[in-house]
Amino acid sequence: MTVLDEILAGVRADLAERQAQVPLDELKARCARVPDGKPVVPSFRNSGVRVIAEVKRRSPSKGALADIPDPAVLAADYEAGGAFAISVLTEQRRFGGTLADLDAVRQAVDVPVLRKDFVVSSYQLWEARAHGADLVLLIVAALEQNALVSLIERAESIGLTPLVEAHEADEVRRAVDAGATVIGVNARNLKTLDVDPGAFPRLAGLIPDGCVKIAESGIRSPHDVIELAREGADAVLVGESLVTGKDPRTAVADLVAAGAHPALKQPRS
Ligand SMILES: O=C(O)c1ccccc1NCC(=O)[C@H](O)[C@H](O)COP(=O)(O)O
Repeated sequence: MTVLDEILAGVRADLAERQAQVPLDELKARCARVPDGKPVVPSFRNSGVRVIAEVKRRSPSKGALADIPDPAVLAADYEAGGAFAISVLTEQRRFGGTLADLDAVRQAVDVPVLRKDFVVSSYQLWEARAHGADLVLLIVAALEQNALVSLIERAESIGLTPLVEAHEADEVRRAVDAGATVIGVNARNLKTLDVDPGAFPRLAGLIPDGCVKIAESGIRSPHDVIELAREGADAVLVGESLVTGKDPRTAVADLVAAGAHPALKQPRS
């Protein structure tokens, strides 16, 4: 079993419990009562590299990172620092996140919110929308191709923007073939937890120019953002270095400032 397999086994068990507690029809009814998901793709294409700041308590690779007693406070700090979007890890067993975190963050910020989890069923897409998410993560390595295609379509049909994550060249090709328009390259191999800073530079060229390109994981400094911008990143997704630092608002602001230099990225059509 890889780390990803272990995570997915726990996710499926927890999902079965939630499905027994909250019928899909009830989730759909809740979705009808939340504001529509914010369209994010045009903003990603504007000049500058966007920063997606993550609420992350712990991780399989590093264990405990930060208590985060009130994710709303952290998310508001991120927003004040200029974050383009907030990523909320909702997986409980390995990351210490919950759907209540997503609710709290949604209430606290006006910027787009990403549900970061291990989606294996359309039920989780309805959950994401019902709890106010604008974007949802879909991990290529966790999904058969048919499931990936249908989850992308279902996400878009209910007003969620799918961020489709790849780590290897073949996964990028699968994401493109599946119709993804927002593609993340995760530097972290979810099967071994190794972080490869060369992943985005190596794979970005396989992502068509019409797609939004996001670099994920292992990003620590303004220098990293500048390097990734030069490699074509439209956005960076940052967790650990923000939650373990002293001042998340300033840390986000420093990354945003680095990504905002006009020489780095011009608007794309
Ligand atoms: O972070 C982990 O250890 C991890 C392990 C297995 C699956 C996923 C994992 N992380 C999810 C993420 O993709 C990151 O939280 C996100 O990209 C931010 O990364 P970082 O800035 O390195 O915290």
